[in-house]
Amino acid sequence: MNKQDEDRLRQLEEENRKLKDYIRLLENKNNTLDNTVQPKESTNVDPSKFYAYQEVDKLLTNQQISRFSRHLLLPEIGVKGQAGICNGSVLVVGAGGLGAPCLLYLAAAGVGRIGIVDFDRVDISNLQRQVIHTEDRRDQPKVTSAAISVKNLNSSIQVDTYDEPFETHNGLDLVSKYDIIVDASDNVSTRYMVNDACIIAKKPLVSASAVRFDGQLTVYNYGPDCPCYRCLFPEAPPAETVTNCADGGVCGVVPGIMGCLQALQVLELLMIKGGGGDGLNVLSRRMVLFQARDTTFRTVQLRKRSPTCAVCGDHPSITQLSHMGAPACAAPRSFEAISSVLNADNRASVMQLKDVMDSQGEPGGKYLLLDVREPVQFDIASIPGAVNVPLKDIKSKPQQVEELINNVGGDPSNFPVYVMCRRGVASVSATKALVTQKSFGNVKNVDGGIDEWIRLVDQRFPSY
Ligand SMILES: Nc1ncnc2c1ncn2[C@@H]1O[C@H](COP(=O)(O)OP(=O)(O)OP(=O)(O)O)[C@@H](O)[C@H]1O
Ligand SMILES: [Zn+2]
Repeated sequence: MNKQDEDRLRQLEEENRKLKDYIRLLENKNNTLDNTVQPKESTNVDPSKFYAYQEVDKLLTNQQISRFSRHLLLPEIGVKGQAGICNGSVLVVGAGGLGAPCLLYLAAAGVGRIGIVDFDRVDISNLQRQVIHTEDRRDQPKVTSAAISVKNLNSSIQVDTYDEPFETHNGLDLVSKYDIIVDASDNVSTRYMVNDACIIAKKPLVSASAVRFDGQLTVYNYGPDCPCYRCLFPEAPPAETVTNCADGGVCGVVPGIMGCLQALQVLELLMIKGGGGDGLNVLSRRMVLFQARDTTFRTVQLRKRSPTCAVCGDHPSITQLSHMGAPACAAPRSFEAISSVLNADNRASVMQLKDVMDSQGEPGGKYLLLDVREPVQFDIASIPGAVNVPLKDIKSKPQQVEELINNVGGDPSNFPVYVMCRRGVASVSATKALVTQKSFGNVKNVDGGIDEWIRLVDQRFPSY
């Protein structure tokens, strides 16, 4: 260590010691909240030192000093950094897997005003990772549930709730009310809207995503040459290539980790804004990739802002918010609409399937029930007697189905084959693939799949 570093270290140690003395002094005042109260004579600290810290008092109240003392002890944060946090405001879009941990840490750290926007209700399947919600708040608005948890943790902060989607009509207004924006949503359309709103309103955006065992994190719109989401992805990806948690699954801890990292970036930004944050480097123009399978973090450098970007480029064409892809809260396409591409002969309702099962017994010898979900889903629960042949195998090896029929002595040209999946989407593709094969003469899609089966036939079948 060189002389300069040694001096700096000594200086920091001395500052820390003084600060500890001062915090102890305040704690000895029986947590009195009145800044005007003078220190007790009996403390072992020279009262003149107290007056030397009047400047500290201006930035933080005694209560804040006691509460955030473990932050104040860090030279990188210090009084100015913590004051930046306490005076800061943050909007979190989405109170789900990412938003839950992020909100809790922002509240714990004392962010002065937190806005939460989400249109969804708490579902039992959320509790595996959305740790801000609880069993007794099932079906409550997520924003209400999140606000209760945040307030329980830190009653002194202001929480604004917006039980509505972040949309083209309200996005800019929402963003303009806060210093920093967190994208904790889960869909492409919202990502573009939040990105564009942040560019237009000139706000830093802390963005993350998590699906399966993978997480990503970066900060947009902060620092020189920083690209925006649109610079990196000028075009929305095709809908069928995007996996969400409801279909692809997610290991609950992964959004937990990524949401915590989002909170960390927000705090760094607020500390710096407050004049603290010495030596902290915000994650702009870099992206962290987390891989939970082998617990690795990788940081990649991002390309520079694109001068031709439609929103942050030199000649932006986007000056207001619009949708890229389906709006987040739009009703998904109904299974009726999806299965209507099939001929009536190639369709059956779940009630028709039930009648067949009631009259002919379990699938097997007289008819086939093909379940085309992925094996991992088939293992969760399946209808007795159903055979699992995933959609991709039906497409690549349709003769597999022929073999199944031959094995029970049936003739594929008239043997009844019912095709089923989770929601009646993949099964339509599978039915189409089979009917185009001349060998199959009696194939029917079960409209609406297992979701409809649960709704109309068997509510004991587990929904997931
Ligand atoms: N445009 C939007 N405005 C407000 N909230 C949004 C918007 N888009 C998504 N969200 C919210 O972001 C959160 C994302 O959370 P998460 O990825 O954990 O998914 P989920 O929808 O809760 O669960 P699952 O995908 O398992 O059904 C959800 O609560 C969702 O309602
Ligand atoms: Zn851009």
